[in-house]
Amino acid sequence: MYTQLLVHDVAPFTTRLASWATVIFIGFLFYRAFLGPLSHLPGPLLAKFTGQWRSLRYWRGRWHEDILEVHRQYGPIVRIAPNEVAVVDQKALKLLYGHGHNAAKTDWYGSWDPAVGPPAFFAVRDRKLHSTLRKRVSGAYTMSAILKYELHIQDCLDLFLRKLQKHSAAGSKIDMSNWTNAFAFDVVGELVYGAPLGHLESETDVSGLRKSIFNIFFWSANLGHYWGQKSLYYNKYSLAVRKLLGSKNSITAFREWSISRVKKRWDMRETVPSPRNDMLSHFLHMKNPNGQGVRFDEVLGEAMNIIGAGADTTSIAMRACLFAVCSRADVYQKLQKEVDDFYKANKLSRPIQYLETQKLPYLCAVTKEAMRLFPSIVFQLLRFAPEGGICVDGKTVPAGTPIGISPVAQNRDPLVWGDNADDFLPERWLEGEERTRYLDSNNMTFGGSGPRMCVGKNIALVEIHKFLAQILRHFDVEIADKEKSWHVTSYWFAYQHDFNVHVRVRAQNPLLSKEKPTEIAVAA
Ligand code: HEM
Repeated sequence: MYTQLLVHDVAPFTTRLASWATVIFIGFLFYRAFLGPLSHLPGPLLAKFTGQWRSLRYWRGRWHEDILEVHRQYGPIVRIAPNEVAVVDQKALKLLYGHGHNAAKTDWYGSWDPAVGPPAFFAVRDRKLHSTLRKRVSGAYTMSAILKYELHIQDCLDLFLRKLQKHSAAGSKIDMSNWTNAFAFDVVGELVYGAPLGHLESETDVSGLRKSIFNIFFWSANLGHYWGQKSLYYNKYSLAVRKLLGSKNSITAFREWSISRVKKRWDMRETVPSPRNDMLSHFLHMKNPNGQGVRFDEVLGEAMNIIGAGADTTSIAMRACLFAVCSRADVYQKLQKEVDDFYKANKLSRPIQYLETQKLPYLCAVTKEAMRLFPSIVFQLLRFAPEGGICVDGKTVPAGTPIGISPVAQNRDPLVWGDNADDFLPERWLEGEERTRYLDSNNMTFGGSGPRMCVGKNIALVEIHKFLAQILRHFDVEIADKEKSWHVTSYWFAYQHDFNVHVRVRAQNPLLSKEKPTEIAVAA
């Protein structure tokens, strides 16, 4: 009798509670979608209710197309989640990513915090801490520093070109996705671990490093908007299960591998003068603001940052350049002639150096234009709207709202680039200094021009210019299948897979002098 009474009383109560909760929840959704502070912004209906509209597209890996379509359909300001806005706008670009401004990165970047060890400055949200961390490494990234490492980059490029020659002799298709990636990983290995990683020499993905990093990016990019973020796949339970299965988590594998590389140089840093001039030697001797030297895990962190941030990005850009050039016979011929003429006029029997490539205006225009169309990073670079909010297309986004610009969308804004924004036109960069300055200031490839812009831009530029000039100098390259030249998946980076080409050694250019570039004085 007593139990009956209890069930009788409790059941309606729980039902009432559930009904109220449902009503409140629906009311909340309705308010957020149609009455809240972002309700005046255009965007897909589902995105007003749930972030899954955007997240499901992230998982699908076609954001490089999705974000362009979203802006085409809804205009320069779009609500892509209940509390997130994507924009394309010159003024917003300066406010969010420009000099003199420093809008804070949002919590989405928490997904990139290292699972163990000190913070990585790419992901740090606190602006003061970011500035401290960035200052202590910035000396390693200046152009004058990079030019001192140029000979190591050339070593890798020589090997890359020799490998191409070997495979071209077999007449088979060459997958440039694989080869440019191997080259870029070997370069960062040279710069931060003191030796190439062996991807080119062995013609393999050594220790599965590239696959591990791809997996890390897949998970971190997708989970950034979920509660728990990286801990959803990197936690003690998943690690235990993996251990049982005898497999390693990608992050663990990458970290252990990095420790084994950095340790040797760390152990001898006090006793032996640095065996070579590279980025690792800078990191080993950098100081914290209190003047004290850094710990081992801080050096390790900087090295790991570069492998994560600097290899895939640069190989994507190299493929973008080669693809764009090979897609247009007229551009190809003009560029190859410019390179050949330079070699001839300067009687070069050694590889062209970076500063020399800067004397080739067409080469510089081609690389900028290819990276504009196919920037390596295509997700929004998310920031909190600064004080006073941001106004785009007459619509205001309140301060504190997560808002971002996708480099690929900004780089194709017709208001800046004209009606032919989607076309590959290197000539647009050669219309005069003022116009070029204007285009540069609206180019988002490297993340704007402010305190969070790409710190590794100089390294990337050196690699990309040398790569393109030298490959065209020594080879004729042709896309193997023009109908299906590559396919792209985007998980923060827009990574091109299966970029197959045919390569023939050019008869008039016997391959590759053994002569290395010497250290070069930096031109003013
Ligand atoms: C073509 C090649 C590259 C492209 C297109 C590129 C693009 C970018 C972009 C767009 C950002 C801003 C990200 C954001 O705001 O969230 C960024 C930041 C960064 N990049 Fe690059 N990057 C390239 C190469 C490199 C290289 C070679 C390195 C290192 C060797 C590097 C290291 C970094 C780091 C550490 C940051 C964070 C900077 C900070 O927060 O202060 N990148 N990069």
